[in-house]
Amino acid sequence: MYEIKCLNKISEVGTSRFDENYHCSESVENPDAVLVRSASMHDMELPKSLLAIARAGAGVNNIPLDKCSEQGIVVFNTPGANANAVKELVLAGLLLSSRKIVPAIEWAKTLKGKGDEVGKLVEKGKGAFVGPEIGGKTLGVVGLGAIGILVANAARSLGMEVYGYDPYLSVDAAWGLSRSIRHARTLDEIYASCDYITVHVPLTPDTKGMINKESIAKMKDGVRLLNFARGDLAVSSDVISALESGKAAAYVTDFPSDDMLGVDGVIAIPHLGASTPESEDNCARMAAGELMEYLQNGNIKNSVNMPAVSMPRDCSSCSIRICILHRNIPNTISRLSGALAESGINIENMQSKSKKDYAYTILDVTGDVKETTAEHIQTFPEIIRVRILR
Ligand SMILES: NC(=O)c1ccc[n+]([C@@H]2O[C@H](COP(=O)([O-])OP(=O)(O)OC[C@H]3O[C@@H](n4cnc5c(N)ncnc54)[C@H](O)[C@@H]3O)[C@@H](O)[C@H]2O)c1
Ligand SMILES: O=C(O)CC[C@@H](O)C(=O)O
Repeated sequence: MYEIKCLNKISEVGTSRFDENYHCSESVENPDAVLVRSASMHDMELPKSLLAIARAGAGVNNIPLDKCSEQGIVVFNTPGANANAVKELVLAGLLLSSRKIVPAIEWAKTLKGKGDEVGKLVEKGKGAFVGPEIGGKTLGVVGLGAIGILVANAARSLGMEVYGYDPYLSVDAAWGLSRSIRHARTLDEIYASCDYITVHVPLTPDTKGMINKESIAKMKDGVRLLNFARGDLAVSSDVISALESGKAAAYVTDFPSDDMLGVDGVIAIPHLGASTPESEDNCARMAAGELMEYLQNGNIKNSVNMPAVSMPRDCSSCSIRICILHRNIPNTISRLSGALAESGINIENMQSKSKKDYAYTILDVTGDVKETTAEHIQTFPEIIRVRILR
């Protein structure tokens, strides 16, 4: 029985994929795997039993990736599964940042009780809420991954002039991008050209605080900023100063912080980007599938810390699979095959791939594989974790 611990509420569309071989609950003590959304795992004790973590979502900054890699815990995410939900909210954000919709709605509520006067008061007061159209304006999209591409293409169809910036753009992503999106080669080009700037990059040491005093100074006066990626991409005191001085006209964020709340020009949304039934279902379905495939077959797809390695389990003569997470250093495969040969075990099929400092090898074998074989391999310093699947 595989034990799955859920750290957040996960859509049943995902958890119902677990069959009778799985037990999934919040209270599991020694989990084989964890399913998580945004709960922070940084201060959590990671039990020895833990083989994998699946993040039902895109961002993995709530998971201690280095610690997981060192302990042989494979971390998955669900690329693209919530991208449409975020795109739709970003489009709403563009309009919210332009048309003063939030303060206007708040003001309209104050007219309650004015009876027949309401119509006249509306016409008299609405002049305070004039805001520009987005059609014909320039939008800079920073990060052209699953979300950035959808935002760029949709904004283009709404009549915006769109600049995209992503120095690590994947070939697949490039195929999905409308040809009418302008390629910005530097962030400075985005800052200098764009009336609206939206960020869709992961939070990493490189991107942390990228919206700051210096970058804002390079932006157009009255720039409208949208952050549906992570709060720490922006230095909030610098954003607040920019709003106060009029340098920035609006900051729409899906990640409110205490100092931002109530500041004029801040439109704070309570992390609703992925909060649609469709996206919650998509993420949960994909995350559960990734865990099952890894736990049962050792196959890795969509991991953020380990290489993608998959082999079908169609070898009729070799029902035993040995899965080895190891360091990416010379001679490891040769040591592994030597140790197996010494025990009379033959490798029928194998796949091995590396990702930065780590590598993963799957071996379908014939012979008498004893637990002591795994224990012996596990003593090699370059080996992180060995599993035998029968
Ligand atoms: N608000 C929400 O609910 C919500 C939902 C999903 C994702 N997110 C956030 O949005 C981020 C993006 O999500 P995604 O699904 O598009 O991820 P993704 O991995 O598909 O795309 C990220 C893109 O950013 C690019 N990138 C990385 N560093 C960059 C840099 N320094 N400059 C420019 N581009 C850079 C990458 O090349 C990649 O194309 C996530 O990491 C997450 O933090 C938020
Ligand atoms: O789970 C959520 O609601 C948000 C997920 C989102 O922040 C992500 O990075 O995918």
